[in-house]
Amino acid sequence: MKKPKSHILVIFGASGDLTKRKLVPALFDLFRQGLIPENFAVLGASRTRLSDDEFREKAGEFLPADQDAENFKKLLFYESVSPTEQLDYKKLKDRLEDLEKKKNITPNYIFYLSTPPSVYEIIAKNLAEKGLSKSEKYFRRLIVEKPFGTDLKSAQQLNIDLLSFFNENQVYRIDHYLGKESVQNMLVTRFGNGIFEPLWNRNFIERVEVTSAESLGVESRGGYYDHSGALRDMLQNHLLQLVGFVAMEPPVVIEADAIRNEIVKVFQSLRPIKENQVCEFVIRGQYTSSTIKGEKVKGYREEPGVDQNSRTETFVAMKFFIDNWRWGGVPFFIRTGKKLPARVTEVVIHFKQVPHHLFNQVGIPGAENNQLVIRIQPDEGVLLKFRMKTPGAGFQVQTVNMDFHYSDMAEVRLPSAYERLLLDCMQGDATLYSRGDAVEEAWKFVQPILNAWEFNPDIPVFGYPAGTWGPESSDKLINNGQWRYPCKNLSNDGTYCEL
Ligand SMILES: NC(=O)C1=CN([C@@H]2O[C@H](COP(=O)(O)OP(=O)(O)OC[C@H]3O[C@@H](n4cnc5c(N)ncnc54)[C@H](OP(=O)(O)O)[C@@H]3O)[C@@H](O)[C@H]2O)C=CC1
Ligand SMILES: O=C1O[C@H](COP(=O)(O)O)[C@@H](O)[C@H](O)[C@H]1O
Repeated sequence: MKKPKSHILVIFGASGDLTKRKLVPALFDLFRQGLIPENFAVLGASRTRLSDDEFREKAGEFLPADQDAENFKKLLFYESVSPTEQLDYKKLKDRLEDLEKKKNITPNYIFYLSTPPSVYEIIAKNLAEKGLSKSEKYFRRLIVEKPFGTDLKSAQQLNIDLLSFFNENQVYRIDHYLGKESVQNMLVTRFGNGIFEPLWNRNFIERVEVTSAESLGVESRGGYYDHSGALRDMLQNHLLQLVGFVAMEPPVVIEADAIRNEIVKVFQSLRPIKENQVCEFVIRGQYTSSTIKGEKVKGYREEPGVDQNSRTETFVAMKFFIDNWRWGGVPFFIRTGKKLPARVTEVVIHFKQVPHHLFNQVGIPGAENNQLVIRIQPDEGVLLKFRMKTPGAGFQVQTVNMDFHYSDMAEVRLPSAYERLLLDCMQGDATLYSRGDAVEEAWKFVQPILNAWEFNPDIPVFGYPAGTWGPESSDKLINNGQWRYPCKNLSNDGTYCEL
C-alpha cells in the first residue's frame, strides 16, 4: 500500500479521552505497519498547558512499553491552544511552520476536531481567518467527530457553519462503524458475489434485522449520555449507516461519491414515521437495577451524571419500511441498547419461506426460514443458516450453519476502525466518511420520533432489568417472528458465541 503524502495532523482537544484511547493507538498501529509518511508530525492542540514530553506521556498511556512506541512518540508535539482564542491561532501557525522546517514536512494539514461540538464552528472559523483552511497547492482536511448535531436543525446549522470555511470535499465526518472491516465486507459480500444479489430484494427477503447490543452501561459518560440517549447516540448514525450499506443499490464504482450517492437515496426512501405513529413503530427502554451472575448491577438512574428521574432511553427498537422498488413492503427492524446480555452487532437477512412445504418440519425450532447473518462484531464473519436432511430414515429436516470467521484467515489482523479511517483521510479517500446531506436525511427520519418523545409524556419508557434483551414490548414489533437472540451460549466474559 502507498504511504500517504507528508503532512501534519493537528488534533484539537488532544488532552482528551478520545485522543489517548483511540487516535494515538490507531496512529501507532499505522506507524508500526510503515503506513505513516516519512515526514510527518502530530500536533496536539488544546487548552491544557503541556510540554511535548508531557503530552507524549499522557497521550501514550495506551501504547505498549517498547522501543517502537518510543520511536513513534518522537512524532508527537503539543501546543497549548484555546479554540476560542483568536490570538492562539498565530501560535499554532508559527508552530506548524517551525515543525515543517525542522522536520522537513510538506505543509499539508489535517485538522481533527476531537473537542466538544460546541467549538467546531469557532475552530473552523479561526483556521480560515489565519489562512489555514484553503490552499491551491497543499491539502487541507477537517475531520469532525460525532455528534453531528443533536437534531435536524442543529445538524443543518453545523453543515452551514463548516461549509462557510471548508468545502464539502475537505470535510470528513467520522462514523467509526463505517471503519469496521466487517461493515465494508458487506459491500464485497453483496457486490463481489454472484449468488447473493439476485436474492437481495422484496421477492426473496421477508425481513431485515439489525442489532447493536452493548453489555456495558453508560460508564463515566452519564453526563453526556443523559442528554443524548440511544436514538441520537447510536441509531441516527451507526445503525442507519448499516441500513444504508444493506439496502443500497450497487454503486457504479467503488468511489466515495458513487457509494455516498446510493446511501443518500436509501435515506431519502425511508418511510417517515409520523409523530402519532411513534408508539406503534418505536419502543424505548431504560435499564433498571438487577443482579447479573450474582452481582448487583446499578440501574441507569443511579449512574453518575444521570438525573434520578431521567426518561432518557438506553434502548431503542424500531420497525420501518424503505419505499423503493427493491424493498417495497419489506419490514426492517433495528435495535440498540446498553446493558444487554452481550456485546454483539449483526445484520440478519431473513429469507422467505419455501413456497410449498414438502418436508415435515413440525417441532423443529429455527427451521422456519434461511438466514444470512453478517456479524459486524465480535467474531467478525458471515453465517448462512439453511436446512439439511437429518441422516436416517424419512425426511427429517434440521437447520445447519455455514460459518465464515475472519479469525480463521491465517495471519489476518483486523485494523481498528480509527486506524482505517485515519489512513483513508490521509490518502484523501472519503468513501467511509458520512456526507453532510446523508447526515441531514438521517436526522429528518428520526426528528418526528424525538418530537413525539419530547412533547408527549404519555409515550412510555419501558424499564428492562440490566442484563436482559430490553423491554418485552420490543418483541411485539415483529408480528410473525422474533428477534434473533444471538448468544444463547454466552462465554464467561459475556461475549457472543454462535450456537
Ligand atoms: N471518547 C469517545 O469514546 C468518543 C468521543 N466522541 C467524540 O469525540 C470528541 C472528543 O471526545 P473526548 O475526547 O471524549 O472529549 P472530551 O470531553 O475528553 O474533550 C476533549 C478535549 O476537549 C477540550 N475541551 C473540553 N471542553 C471544551 C470547551 N468547552 N472548549 C474548548 N475545549 C474544550 C478539553 O481539552 P482542554 O481542556 O485541554 O482544552 C478536552 O480534553 C467529542 O466530540 C465526542 O463526542 C465520539 C465517539 C466516541
Ligand atoms: O459512538 C458510540 O459507539 C459506542 C459503541 O461503539 P462500538 O464500536 O464499541 O460498537 C457506544 O458505546 C457509544 O455510546 C457511542 O457514542
